[in-house]
Amino acid sequence: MSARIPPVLRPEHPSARSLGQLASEFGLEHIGSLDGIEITGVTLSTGDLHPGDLYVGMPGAHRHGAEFAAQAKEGGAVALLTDAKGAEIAQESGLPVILVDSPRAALGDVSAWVYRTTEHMPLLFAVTGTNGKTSTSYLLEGILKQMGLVTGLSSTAERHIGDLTVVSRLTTPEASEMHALLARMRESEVRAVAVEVSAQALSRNRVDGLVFDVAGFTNLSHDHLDDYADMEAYFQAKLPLFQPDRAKRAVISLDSPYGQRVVESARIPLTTIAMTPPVDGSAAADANDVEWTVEVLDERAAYTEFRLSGPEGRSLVTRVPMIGWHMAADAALAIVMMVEAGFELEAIGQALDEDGGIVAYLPGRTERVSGDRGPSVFVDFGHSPDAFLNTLKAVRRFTPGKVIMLFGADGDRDTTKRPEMARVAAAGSDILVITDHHPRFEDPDSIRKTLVDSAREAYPDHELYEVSPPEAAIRKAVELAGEGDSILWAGPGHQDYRDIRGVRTPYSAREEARAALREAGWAE
Ligand SMILES: CC(=O)N[C@H]1[C@@H](OP(=O)(O)OP(=O)(O)OC[C@H]2O[C@@H](n3ccc(=O)[nH]c3=O)[C@H](O)[C@@H]2O)O[C@H](CO)[C@@H](O)[C@@H]1O[C@H](C)C(=O)N[C@@H](C)C(=O)N[C@H](CCC(=O)O)C(=O)O
Ligand SMILES: Nc1ncnc2c1ncn2[C@@H]1O[C@H](COP(=O)(O)OP(=O)(O)OP(=O)(O)O)[C@@H](O)[C@H]1O
Repeated sequence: MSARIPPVLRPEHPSARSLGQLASEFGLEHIGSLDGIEITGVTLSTGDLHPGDLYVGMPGAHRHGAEFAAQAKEGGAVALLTDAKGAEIAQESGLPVILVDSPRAALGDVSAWVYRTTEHMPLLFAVTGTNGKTSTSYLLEGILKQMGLVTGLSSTAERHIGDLTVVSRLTTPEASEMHALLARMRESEVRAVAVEVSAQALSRNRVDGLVFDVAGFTNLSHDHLDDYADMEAYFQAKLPLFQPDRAKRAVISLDSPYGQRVVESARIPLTTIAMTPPVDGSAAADANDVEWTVEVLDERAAYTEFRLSGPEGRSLVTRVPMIGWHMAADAALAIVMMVEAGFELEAIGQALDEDGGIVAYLPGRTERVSGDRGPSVFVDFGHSPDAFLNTLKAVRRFTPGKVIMLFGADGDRDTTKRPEMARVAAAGSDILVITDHHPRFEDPDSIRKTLVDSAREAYPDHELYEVSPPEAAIRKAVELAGEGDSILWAGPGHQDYRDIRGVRTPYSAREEARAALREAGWAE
């Protein structure tokens, strides 16, 4: 059995637009007559095709999309937009062709035109950075709701339109999907949208055709070096979000050393935010003026209380229902992004006070899945050394006993971060249980070996178990744990499948952890 691929959300009442008008407005060449052809949608995948669509055939890592033009026609596509090579490949399909140099580069503006997403749009917030995009986006959504707005969300975990939720495929959807989603949100009278923007999305034109009202930067640390040659290339990929064609204003966190460089390269009005006292090695430690500061006042198992202080003596004290300073940082970033969008800090403070703090549920983000008895078990989506460092610290604060860290590493993704993940995991835990995550097409034994060897090399005496598969590993971790201990299971977070040789095998770490606790007699 394989897990279901989630659907793409589209407007329910799309308006038809003339293909000839599209070609003339964009000044595009075409092959075959466009007379009388009307389009109601756009897609780059036959899997998501609707009758009346413009099918975009783009060169991919494996195939040229134009190879699927005949299939697209069968499914009801009325025309093909592609490059010269694609036009040649699709000659036999019988579809009229619109020619562009780069289908990927054209997709955003074409989708915006088809779905009219340049008109009457909700407030658009973008969040980027290595860690904290999902958390900040959910927190933004939560606070906007507390302010009484109908909201939308596009995140790694889920897409939300008001109360409607669908599971996500990519962190940031392809541009055609993004514009369809926003058009659907507009139909549902959504007033503000929080969008997670990955580096890959910026490199692959997925947010083209959009200008965000406010863009937020969380931090940058080691990740994604399978996609980018080095940290500098990864960093550079984030910068286009902070230029006038992508965002009107920005809020930049100086909690990582890269924050200051984002400030220096941004060409839009911006403000800065940082923890006080500054995080070790952060840009804030050297900065002369940080406009907004965040101070943790109280840390409890159920919440983190913080003070946000800004220019002109403005300040607010509130709680975020998550553990760790980094959650206060994400929540404060969300609040300042709202202030930059025109909300009054005082009004935000009042709305939050009425509810006793921020109300938000973050699926699989240091999510406590255990009950009142037995060890605390947290399932987290962290898969980078920096995320491990911060979540382990947060879990340690509430753990009188041992901290047991259970994790694996992604196959076919940045292999260079694995040794550091293992070292950080060993440094912050009392016991390590190393297991599998998404092996994809890699050998899971060899992924585990790198993790085990790296942890052993750095900490030869650390208590360490290698257990595969993860279903057995969580049971081992529970067996090792007692009352007062904590288990942090990092990696799977909210996900409901494992990718094993390209097949999405249904699996939920949260459910497995609950089952393991039940079997051990710690839960009903
Ligand atoms: C490496 C990468 O970015 N791949 C993306 C790419 O796939 P591809 O180039 O392999 O596509 P392909 O198989 O060669 O096919 C070429 C074209 O033919 C189309 N096609 C193909 C087969 C078919 O039957 N019908 C059909 O229409 C495909 O939709 C595609 O447009 O084009 C696909 C269609 O849009 C994307 O879904 C796919 O993202 C994959 C799933 C992916 O995992 N991307 C990762 C790297 C990613 O973007 N991650 C970021 C970061 C997450 C984070 O922060 O951790 C994200 O934003 O999610
Ligand atoms: N501001 C922060 N600084 C450092 N770590 C953080 C911060 N916010 C969240 N984290 C940790 O980073 C991990 C990922 O969190 P989250 O899912 O919010 O980030 P993300 O940027 O969406 O990640 P991804 O790109 O993988 O989707 C979790 O372990 C979380 O606890």
